Amino acid sequence: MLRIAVPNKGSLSETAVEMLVEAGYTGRRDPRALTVADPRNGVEFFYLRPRDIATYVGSGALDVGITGRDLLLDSSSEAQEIQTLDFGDSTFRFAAVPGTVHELGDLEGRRVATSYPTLVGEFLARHGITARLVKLDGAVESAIRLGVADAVADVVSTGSTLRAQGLEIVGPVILESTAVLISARPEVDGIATLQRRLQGVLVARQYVLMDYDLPRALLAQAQAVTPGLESPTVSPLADPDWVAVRAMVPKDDTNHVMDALYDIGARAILVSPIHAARI
Ligand SMILES: Nc1ncnc2c1ncn2[C@@H]1O[C@H](COP(=O)(O)OP(=O)(O)OP(=O)(O)O)[C@@H](O)[C@H]1O
Ligand SMILES: O=P(O)(O)OC[C@H]1O[C@H](OP(=O)(O)OP(=O)(O)O)[C@H](O)[C@@H]1O
Ligand SMILES: [Mg+2]
Repeated sequence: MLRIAVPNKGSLSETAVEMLVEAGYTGRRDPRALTVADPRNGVEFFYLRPRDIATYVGSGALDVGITGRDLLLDSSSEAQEIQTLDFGDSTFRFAAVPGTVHELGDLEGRRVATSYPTLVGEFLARHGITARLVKLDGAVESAIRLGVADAVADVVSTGSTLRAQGLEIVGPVILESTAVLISARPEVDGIATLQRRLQGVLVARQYVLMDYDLPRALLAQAQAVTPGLESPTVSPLADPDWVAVRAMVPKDDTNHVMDALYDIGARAILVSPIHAARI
């Protein structure tokens, strides 16, 4: 049985579970369940606090897990990132009251509040800055107003939490984070299948199938617009001068590609979603 760690709450939880369900695994019916067995797929899920996942996976107690890159790096765990999962994107930044901290060097000797002391401590040490880290569990943006810190270091997504507290970002990017699959033993049986299934979900989300009819003579031009993954499928039509073409196209490019194909001479351009994929 492959043992998989999944965030039980927080920003990554809902999308992580959605992806696993799309990948054919059993989700959590009871939102308070801590474990879910999925014998048909030969796996067992452990719903854990996102911050604890790297610890369990790094120790080998669990084979593989979904967590944030920032949490992995803050944990000093033995686990490695084995796949990015294309959700939960954020940046990790310093912030302060405008006019009080202008650059990284201004943090020398100051108090920096964070829930990620290892990540921030290592970053400051790499840059030769000695600051006093104030470890808080969350809501760190309040720490300056409440007088326990001169600056904060935290996850920034839209920036609205910082703005609401009258803070501004200062200094360089500490880390670009995203949701990742982690393991200390990526060769364990079943992890490759899990990765292929999750990759399939990402492809199904990121691509559409495009079909169109085209005068055969224009094939080279159209193929340059829709190269597909390997190459497009080209099928004969009853009219020998025309062909039918099918290719996967990045979802975000759909309308630009349709316009370009139409201009080249393609007609009956149809777009369909991909429900599942194994690339
Ligand atoms: N607003 C956000 N947008 C995107 N990702 C985020 C956001 N807040 C946190 N994350 C990411 O989610 C992961 C877990 O953090 P999260 O804040 O969800 O956990 P937590 O703080 O333990 O839980 P909670 O905030 O519910 O107590 C981290 O990798 C973090 O980068
Ligand atoms: O840039 P924004 O879109 O405003 O998002 C960033 C905020 O989201 C997270 O907080 P969370 O809701 O996890 O609360 P927490 O601080 O208690 O962990 C993070 O710690 C920031 O405070
Ligand atoms: Mg949080």
